[in-house]
Formats: sequence, C-alpha cells, structure tokens
Amino acid sequence: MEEFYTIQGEGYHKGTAAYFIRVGGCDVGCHWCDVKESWNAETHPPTAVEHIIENAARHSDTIVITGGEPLTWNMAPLTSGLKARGLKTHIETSGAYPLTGIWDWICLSPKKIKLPVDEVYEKADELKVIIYNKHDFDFAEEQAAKVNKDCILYLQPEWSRRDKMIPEIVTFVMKNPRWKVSLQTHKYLNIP
Ligand SMILES: C[S@@+](CC[C@H](N)C(=O)[O-])C[C@H]1O[C@@H](n2cnc3c(N)ncnc32)[C@H](O)[C@@H]1O
Ligand SMILES: Nc1nc2[nH]cc(C(=O)O)c2c(=O)[nH]1
Ligand code: SF4
Ligand SMILES: [Mg+2]
Repeated sequence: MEEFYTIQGEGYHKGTAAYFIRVGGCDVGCHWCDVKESWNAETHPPTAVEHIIENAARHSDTIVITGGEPLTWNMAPLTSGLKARGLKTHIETSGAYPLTGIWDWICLSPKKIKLPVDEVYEKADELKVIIYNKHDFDFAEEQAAKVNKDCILYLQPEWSRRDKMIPEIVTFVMKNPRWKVSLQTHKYLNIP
C-alpha cells in the first residue's frame, strides 16, 4: 500500500529509525483502526517484491512490515529477500493468521474480534494491547497469560481515547509493573 522511512513510534523499538512497508488487506475490522484505508487490498495496486526490497535496503537496516494485516499474505518471499540483504525484519501483527516469514522482532497486538493463532503467542517478542476502555485491562491480562515468558508487555492507549485512558494506564502500570506504557509517539512528533 505504501512505504516510508520514519521513526518507529511505538513499543520496544520506539525512537529507532526504520523503513516501513505497509501491506494492504485486513479483515479483522477494529472499529478504531487508524489505517482503515488499508483494509481493501484491491484499492492498492500490487508492487513487485524485488522493488520493495531495493527501496528498503537504500533507506535503513531496520524494516518494519505492517498493514493492514501482513499475515493475510505469505511473508516468506519478502522477508527472505530482506534477510538476504542483511536487513532486520520486524512485524506489526494482530496474529490472526498463521505466521509466515523470517522475523527478527514480532510485535503482537491481539484483537478480541479475531484472536491470535498459538504460534504467534509462542514467538512474540512484545505484546502490545490497545486500551480503549477499562475492560481492555482484563483482556490484556488474558493475553499476557498466553504469550511466552520473555515477551515484553505494553499497554497503548487508543488514540481517540488517550485523554481518558492515559491516567488509567498510568495507575495500572504502577500497580502491575510487569506492564509498560507505549504511546504512539510519531503522532506527537507529527511524522508518518
Ligand atoms: C494499523 S495496525 C497494522 C498491523 C496489524 N494489523 C495490527 O493490528 O497489529 C498497527 C498498530 O497500530 C495499532 N493501532 C491501530 N489503530 C490504533 C489506534 N486508533 N490507537 C492506537 N493504536 C492503534 C494496532 O493495534 C497495531 O499495534
Ligand atoms: N512512526 C510509526 N510508527 C509505527 N509503529 C507502528 C506503526 C503501524 O502503523 O504499524 C507505525 C506507524 O504508522 N508509524
Ligand atoms: S488488525 Fe490492525 S489493520 Fe486490521 S483493523 Fe485492526 S488495527 Fe487495523
Ligand atoms: Mg500506525
């Protein structure tokens, strides 16, 4: 759908320059999704994988593949090409579909309406749960019980609800310090 060089705004690698590849297509249907224009893959003309790899290698050694839901598609051709160039491959995923591709970092952001598959819970490096309302703290704990023991746990406010939920997240994290706060810092920095 689009490619851009920016700074990873969220989660563990926040603050790190990275080349983003946003893959079209998602049928999970989060009502608060901030890239709804990505959902219909047919509205985004296909781009040759080799061309994407060339562009990525010119910009950064850290490549974030997001969407849409990247695991809608087989990520093996794209990620093996990026790895062949010695690049680090990171994915942003809901985990709703089977894991394909070779990954240096997996950010799992689970969604209630289409839960992750077991393999993504097992392999996730970070769990990033979006907090839209107070019930989402219970969902976060349920999801944390399913990930591997080394997975780093983040709570990220849903953007439109940030003024309401940031104080709740702060209180929760101070009471439950195995969790950390993640903000969409790129939105504060006014960058893509
Ligand atoms: C747009 S999604 C694309 C990747 C994948 N479909 C997923 O949901 O992880 C990228 C990240 O943005 C988060 N996100 C999407 N809309 C958001 C919003 N309104 N507020 C906060 N985070 C949001 C998602 O939970 C996910 O962690
Ligand atoms: N700067 C920046 N950081 C991000 N981290 C995750 C994003 C995403 O949409 O997947 C994102 C994004 O869209 N922009
Ligand atoms: S899974 Fe990701 S891309 Fe799909 S609707 Fe939810 S936030 Fe948006
Ligand atoms: Mg985004």
